[in-house]
Amino acid sequence: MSTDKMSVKVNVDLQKERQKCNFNIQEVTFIFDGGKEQTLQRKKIEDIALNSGASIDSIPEECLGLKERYDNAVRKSCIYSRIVKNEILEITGLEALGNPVLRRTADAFFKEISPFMLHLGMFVPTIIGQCTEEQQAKWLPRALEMQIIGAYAQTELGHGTFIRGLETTATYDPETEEFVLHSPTLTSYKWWAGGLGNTANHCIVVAQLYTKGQCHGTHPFIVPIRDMETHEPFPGVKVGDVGVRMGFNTADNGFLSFNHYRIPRENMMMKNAKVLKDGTYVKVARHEKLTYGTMVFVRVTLVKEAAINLAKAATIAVRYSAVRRQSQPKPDAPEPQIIDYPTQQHKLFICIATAHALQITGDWLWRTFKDVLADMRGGNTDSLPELHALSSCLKAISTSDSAAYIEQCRFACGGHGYMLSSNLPLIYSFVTATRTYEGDYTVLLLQTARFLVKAWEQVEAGKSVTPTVSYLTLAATKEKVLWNDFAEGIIRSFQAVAARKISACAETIKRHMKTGICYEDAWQLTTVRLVSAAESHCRSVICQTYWNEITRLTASCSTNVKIVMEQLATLYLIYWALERSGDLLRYSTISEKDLNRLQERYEELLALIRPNAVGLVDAFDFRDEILRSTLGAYDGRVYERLMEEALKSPLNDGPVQASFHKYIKPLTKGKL
Ligand SMILES: CCCCCCCCCC/C=C\CCCCCC(=O)SCCNC(=O)CCNC(=O)[C@H](O)C(C)(C)COP(=O)(O)OP(=O)(O)OC[C@H]1O[C@@H](n2cnc3c(N)ncnc32)[C@H](O)[C@@H]1OP(=O)(O)O
Ligand SMILES: Cc1cc2nc3c(=O)[nH]c(=O)nc-3n(C[C@H](O)[C@H](O)[C@H](O)COP(=O)(O)OP(=O)(O)OC[C@H]3O[C@@H](n4cnc5c(N)ncnc54)[C@H](O)[C@@H]3O)c2cc1C
Repeated sequence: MSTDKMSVKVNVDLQKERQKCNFNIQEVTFIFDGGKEQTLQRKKIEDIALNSGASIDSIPEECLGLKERYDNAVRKSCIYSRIVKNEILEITGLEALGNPVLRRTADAFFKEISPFMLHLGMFVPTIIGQCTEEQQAKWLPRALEMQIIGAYAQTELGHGTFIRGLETTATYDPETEEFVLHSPTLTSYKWWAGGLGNTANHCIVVAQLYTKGQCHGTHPFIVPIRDMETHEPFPGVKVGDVGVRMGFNTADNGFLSFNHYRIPRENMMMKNAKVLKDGTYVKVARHEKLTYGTMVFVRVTLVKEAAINLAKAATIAVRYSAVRRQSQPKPDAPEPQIIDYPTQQHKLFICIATAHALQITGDWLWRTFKDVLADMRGGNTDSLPELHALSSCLKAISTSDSAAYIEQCRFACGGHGYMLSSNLPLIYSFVTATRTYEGDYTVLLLQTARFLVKAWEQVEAGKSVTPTVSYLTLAATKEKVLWNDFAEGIIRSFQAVAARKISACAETIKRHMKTGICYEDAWQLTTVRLVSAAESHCRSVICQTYWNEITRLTASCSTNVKIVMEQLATLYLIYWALERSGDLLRYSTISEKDLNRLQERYEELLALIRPNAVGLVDAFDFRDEILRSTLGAYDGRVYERLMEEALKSPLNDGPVQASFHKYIKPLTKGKL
C-alpha cells in the first residue's frame, strides 16, 4: 500500500467494502502485473517518478488554454524524460518500450498525452527494428539520451490505411548521394504524427523510394526537420499542428511536407533494404512486410494499453458505486449503494473481468511476439503471418471492447461521470482513438480474415495449419458441436462458431466467383461476414487464453484467490456466450434451456463477486496520482473532491465575470 493510502480518512462505505473482501489483494495484484517481481519493479518506478511531486498541477490541466496546456505538457515531459532516462531505463532496460509501466506512470504527469510519447513509443522502436547495427549505433544513444526528439510520420492527409498508396517520394540522387524528399500534392502532406507539430526535431518519414527511375515501394527514412539550436524548420520543410482534436490535445499531432528536401543516403533505414552509392536497390529482408514491423510491435503493446485503461475506469466506477447511494427500492429502507443494484453489477463486473482477460492475453501476445522476433533473427519468418493475424485482431477487439466498457463505466457514474475531473471522459477520448490509430478496427479484422480464409483452404486441402487456427481441423467435420456449459465447452463452441463462419465465408466467395466475378469483388461482397468471422476467431482466442492462463497462474495461489479469479473468468465466458447466443444457437447444440441456465449462473456470479468488487479494483493498485479522479480516489471522498475541483475552475475566480459588464449588462439595459 502506498503512503497516501495509509494516512487518509476513508469513506465509511468503502471501509466496510474492504472489510468484506475475502481474498488476498496482493496476490491478485501480482497476477495482474504478471508476477511479484513485476509488481515490485512497477512500485519502485512509481516511487521514483512520483515522489518528486513534479507531476502536480496547481490549476487542473483541463482548465488551461490550448497553448498553456501544450506548454505545461512539454515542461512535464522534460521532467519525466529525465527521470526515465536517468533512473527508469536503468531498471527496466529497453524492455520498458513494450511494458505499459512507463505509460501507467506517465499518467500521473499527463491527464492527456505527452508530446514525447511517440518518441519512445515509435521513434525509438523503429530505430531498433529498421536500422542496421551501424545506424543504430549512430541514432539510438542520441534518441535515448533525448539529444534528438523524434516522431513517426507515415499517415498522409489522403491515406492512412492504404500504405502502398502513400504519395511522399524519396528519390535517390547518385551525384550527391542523397535522397530528395518531396510532397507532390496536398494529399501527400504527412498528417497526424504525434509529437511532430511543434516538438520533434527529427522524424521517421515513410516514403515511396525511387532509384534509377524505378519505384520500390514505401521505405522509412530518418529526417532532421528542425535546426538543433533555433528549432526553426529547415528550408524545404513545412511543419505545424493539425488542429484541435477530440483528445490528444497535448500530444502535438502534426503535419509535414517537403519541397525537394535533401537528406544523406545513410538516412534511409537500411536493415531490410539498401540503396548502394550508385543507386542500386538491394533487398535484404526475407519477408516483404518487415518494413511494417513497428506497427506490429505497437499493435502488440496496445492490447495491454487497453487493459490498463479499462482497469483504471473500472476502479473509478466501482469505488464510486460503493460510495454513491440512490433511490429507495424498498419503502422505509435506507437508500442502497448503487453497486447493490444487479444492473450496476452487470455494467461493472464485466469491465473488471475484461481488464484481466486483456492483460493476460496481452502478456501472452507479448511472449509470442518475442518468440517470433527470435525466430526472425535466426532468419525464419514462417510465423510472421500468424503474428500479423493475431496482433491485428487482438488490437482491434481489445481497443474496441476497452473503449466501449470505459464509456459504460462513465454511464455507471451518472452525471458526475461526465465531469472531466472524474477522468473518465479523458480516458475514453484516449482509448477510443486506439480503435482507429495503428490500423482501423475493420481494416485489421479484414487482415485477420485473409489469414483465416487461407488457413481454411489449407485445412480443406488436408494440410497442417499453425497453432492458433488448429481448431479449424477439428471443426472441419461440419458436425454441430455438442453443447456443455463448462468453460471448455464454451470455448469449444466459440471455436466451432468461428470455424463455421470462416468456412461459410470461403464458400460464399466461391459462390460469387461462380457467377463470373473476380476474387477481389467476391471478397468485397463477403466482407461483412469476414469481419464477423474474424471477431469470433479473436473472441475464441481471448476466451481460451484467459481461461488456460488464469488456471495456470492461480495454481499456486491461496484458495479464495483461485475462487474469485475463476468466478471472474467464468463470468467473462458466460457473458460472451449470452451476448453471442444467436451464433451458438446457429452453430452448436445449445438449447433455450441451456441459455436459461447460463443466465441464472451469470446472475449468481454477479452476486458472488459483489462482496469482493472493491477488493478486486483495489488489486489493480492504481495510486491516486495515476488515477487522477475525483470519483475514484482510494479514500472515497467523492463529494469533497468534486467541490474542491469545482472551486479550482477559473470561472470561480470571482463572483462576477467580466462578460457581465461587457455584454449581459448592456443587453439587460437595452444598450446592446
Ligand atoms: C512518455 C511516455 C512513454 C510511453 C512509452 C510507450 C507507449 C506505447 C503506447 C502507445 C504507442 C504509440 C501510440 C501510437 C500512435 C499512433 C501511431 C500510428 O497510427 S502510426 C500509423 C499506423 N498506420 C497503420 O496502422 C496503417 C494500417 N494499414 C496497414 O497496416 C496496411 O496498409 C494494411 C495491412 C491494411 C494493408 O497493407 P498492404 O501492403 O496493402 O497489404 P495487403 O493487404 O495487400 O496484404 C499483402 C500481404 O501482406 C501481409 N501483411 C500486411 N501487413 C503485414 C504486417 N504488418 N506484417 C506481416 N504481414 C503483413 C498480408 O497479410 C498479406 O499477406 P498474404 O499472405 O498475401 O495474404
Ligand atoms: C490520435 C491519433 C494519433 C495518430 N498518430 C499517428 C502517428 O503518430 N503517425 C502516423 O503516421 N499516423 C498517426 N495516426 C493516423 C492513424 O494511423 C490513421 O488515422 C489510421 O491508420 C486510420 O487511417 P485513416 O485515417 O486513413 O482512415 P481511413 O482508412 O480513411 O478509414 C475511414 C473508414 O474507411 C474504412 N476503410 C478504409 N479502408 C478500408 C478497406 N480496405 N476495407 C473496408 N473499410 C475500409 C475504415 O474502416 C473506416 O471506417 C493517428 C491517428 C489518430 C486518430
